[in-house]
Amino acid sequence: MSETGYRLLRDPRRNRGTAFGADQRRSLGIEGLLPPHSTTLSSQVARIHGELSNLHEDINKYLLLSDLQARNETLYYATIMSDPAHFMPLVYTPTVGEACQKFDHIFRAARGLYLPYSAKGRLRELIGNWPVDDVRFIVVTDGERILGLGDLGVNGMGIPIGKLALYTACAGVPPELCLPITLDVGTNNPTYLDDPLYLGERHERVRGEDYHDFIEEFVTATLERFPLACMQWEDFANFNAVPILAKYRDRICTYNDDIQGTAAVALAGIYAALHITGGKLPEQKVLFLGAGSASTGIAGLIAQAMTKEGLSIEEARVRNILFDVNGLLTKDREDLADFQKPFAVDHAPVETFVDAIRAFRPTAIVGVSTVPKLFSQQVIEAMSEINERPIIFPYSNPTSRSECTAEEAYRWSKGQAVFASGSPFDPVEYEGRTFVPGQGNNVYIFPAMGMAIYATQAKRVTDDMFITAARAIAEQVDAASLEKGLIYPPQSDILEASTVAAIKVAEDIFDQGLARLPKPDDVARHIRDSAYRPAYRD
Ligand SMILES: O=C([O-])CC(=O)C(=O)O
Ligand SMILES: [Mg+2]
Repeated sequence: MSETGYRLLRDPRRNRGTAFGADQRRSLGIEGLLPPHSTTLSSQVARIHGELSNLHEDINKYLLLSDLQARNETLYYATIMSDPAHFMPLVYTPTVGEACQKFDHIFRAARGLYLPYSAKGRLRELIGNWPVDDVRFIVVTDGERILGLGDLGVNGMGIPIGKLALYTACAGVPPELCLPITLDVGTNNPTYLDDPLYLGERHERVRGEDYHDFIEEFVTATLERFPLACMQWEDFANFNAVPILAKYRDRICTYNDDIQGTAAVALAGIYAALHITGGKLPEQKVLFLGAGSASTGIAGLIAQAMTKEGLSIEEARVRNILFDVNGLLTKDREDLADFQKPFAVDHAPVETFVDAIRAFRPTAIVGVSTVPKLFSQQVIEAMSEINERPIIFPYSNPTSRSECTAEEAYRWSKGQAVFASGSPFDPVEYEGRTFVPGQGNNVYIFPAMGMAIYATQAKRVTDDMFITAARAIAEQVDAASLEKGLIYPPQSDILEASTVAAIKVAEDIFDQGLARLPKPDDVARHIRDSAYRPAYRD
């Protein structure tokens, strides 16, 4: 077969489909390979909207978009960015959760890197197979705690793919610099081990020293090939997520989105909620349901932010307390993991979450338990007795794991709750008012963080950067949104909200000497000029 422009049509980065003009078709040798009429990017976007409107199941919309991403990347991003509020739930939570659960049954095409444990000792070789030399952003999972869905093994790959799509769509990190990776260290999910269609290695999860040696080989080999890359850890089990972050955070450019991104989005939610409740940050008391790494991450960051407003760290810590299946995290409990111990308090044992609310009198409750329905009517009513405007954040994902629905929170609090959830809920009508629930999801943080890191070539990622991002997001919530109960910027504006946050974080990175690039005169201009835009380029 002689070489023609045909291959262009099979390269998602360069393909324009029917938007190749007549002259281009002639000069590139693709004349005759497409129907003759040339279209524009905007009419291609309209065609995709039309096709999607004929599909009724979200998972089928997900698949259509995923096929589009594999065919024409520009059109994929132009489509998502044409209406982010509509498309985010399709390429991200909740639909991505279902896509992961079915990943092996609906598998389409290669995307990203799979590094199996059986390749231990040869990871450098596998990483060498990635076709792009300049990688700046890596999202990596080992699939053990996918959203609130648990151990999905290699099927978890949908998450790094979906997160990276949002780094681009919500903040402009160039997609060609991004790399999704799944470390396949086995799975303890018996359904997958027995399923002939499962695509991962069939053994139990590797643990202990063998596991951490594998992570070390992965980090070393990856940074050897991609020295400017930031490594973002996603959806690892707590007992691995916490030590991995501790081990690498001062050594390389890295962060954990579930711990630090979620913490920052919660802090942003609290900052914005105070505009409604009228309180001050150091006066808040936050009770967490769940004591995993998301929980300790949020509690730790709020405490740190409180110290910036005058409290000592000890004073701040006891204003952020945790409750899990075994009750309140108290100092006399013997079942606590090392990462939980700093959050244990001196307190008599408390059995139920409602009792904990009565004893501790929190201004806010945050659900990070992955167990639906735990913010019961009793819980919401107890919060409403104590607070005129109780702050209620059921943050577990996807929607099926949310601790309560938006409708329940507004109804049980008689319209007084200041509400945000991890996965999206539709607006709620209550007694003639319309409430717009915010999505307290780390999507308000990680794309901005990624853009700031990429545009500064940051050497490290610090907690202060997350506090800066949280402030920047909260500052952008306007009075009209607060009026409707919305405490995050509207999702339709997420690109601008993330860009503003990225500018603030980038300023921090430059000023703290953490950038590998010299500080430009106009940081805002630099961020905006570095951002990807979905357009066909010559
Ligand atoms: O992916 C999301 O929607 C948020 C997140 O990181 C998680 O729940 O693990
Ligand atoms: Mg996650």
